[in-house]
Amino acid sequence: MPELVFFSGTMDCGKSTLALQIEHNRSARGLQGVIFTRDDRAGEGKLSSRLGLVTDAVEAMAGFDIYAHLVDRLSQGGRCDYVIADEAQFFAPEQIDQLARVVDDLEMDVFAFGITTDFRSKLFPGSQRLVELADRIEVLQVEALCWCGARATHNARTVGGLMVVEGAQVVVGDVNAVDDVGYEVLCRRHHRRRMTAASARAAALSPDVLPVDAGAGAGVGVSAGARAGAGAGAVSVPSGRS
Ligand SMILES: Nc1ncnc2c1ncn2[C@@H]1O[C@H](COP(=O)(O)OP(=O)(O)O)[C@@H](O)[C@H]1O
Ligand SMILES: Cc1cn([C@H]2C[C@H](O)[C@@H](COP(=O)(O)O)O2)c(=O)[nH]c1=O
Repeated sequence: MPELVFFSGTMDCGKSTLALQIEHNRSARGLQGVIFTRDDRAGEGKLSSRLGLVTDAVEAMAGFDIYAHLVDRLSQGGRCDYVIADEAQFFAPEQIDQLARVVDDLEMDVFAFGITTDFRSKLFPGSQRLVELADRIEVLQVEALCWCGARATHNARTVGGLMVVEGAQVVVGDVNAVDDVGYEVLCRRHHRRRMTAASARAAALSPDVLPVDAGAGAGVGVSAGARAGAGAGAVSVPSGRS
């Protein structure tokens, strides 16, 4: 039975890489897919991975009908055995409904990839519709990590290096960005406390903070000291938030 599968995870956890691998493995066996994307960092009509691979894709811009596009293609003698949809969080809910119709009426597997929640921990409309409609939701196996070493489950946005919780839902960007707007993946605890790697480092260096042990004071990486800091108070937590 064909399926609508939603591969979800934080930014930078390997979703686009997996999309490219699925495409590679299927086309190596003579199957032909159509790749859709929207607002990839590499530009219009591209699916790109941080591992350096990039391929052409069909840009599913606002108002673009994915189902009609595929029916047109098939009726003109074209072929399509499966569909890949990357950056699916940016797709309109109607486009996700179209993907479900592709599975049910055209009997093709659809593999959708996207982040579930935005920088405020709110669902993207496209991801919400995927959660509602997908036959399966797969969480990516390669864990992105928070600065404290815990699994990163949330996406933070920074503006000028500071974490923000207000602003437009969609701002195309990258982790480790040199631009004004950047992103960082965090565990829930540190997302709630608005504590990025930089702010944790600053707090650890503050004279107000008593280090747990000699090695923990400046460590904000994945060291045991930093882990202790995440729970035991070697880094200060702004009052009013816990
Ligand atoms: N230089 C590198 N060496 C090895 N792996 C890398 C390197 N750069 C990025 N990666 C891997 O690529 C992942 C990001 O892949 P990508 O498909 O672009 O993520 P996503 O689409 O989920 O944002 C990282 O989590 C990491 O596992
Ligand atoms: C959290 C968040 C992210 N975005 C943007 C930033 C990137 O362009 C993409 C995610 O791409 P990735 O391949 O998964 O890294 O989404 C956004 O617009 N709004 C947000 O809140």
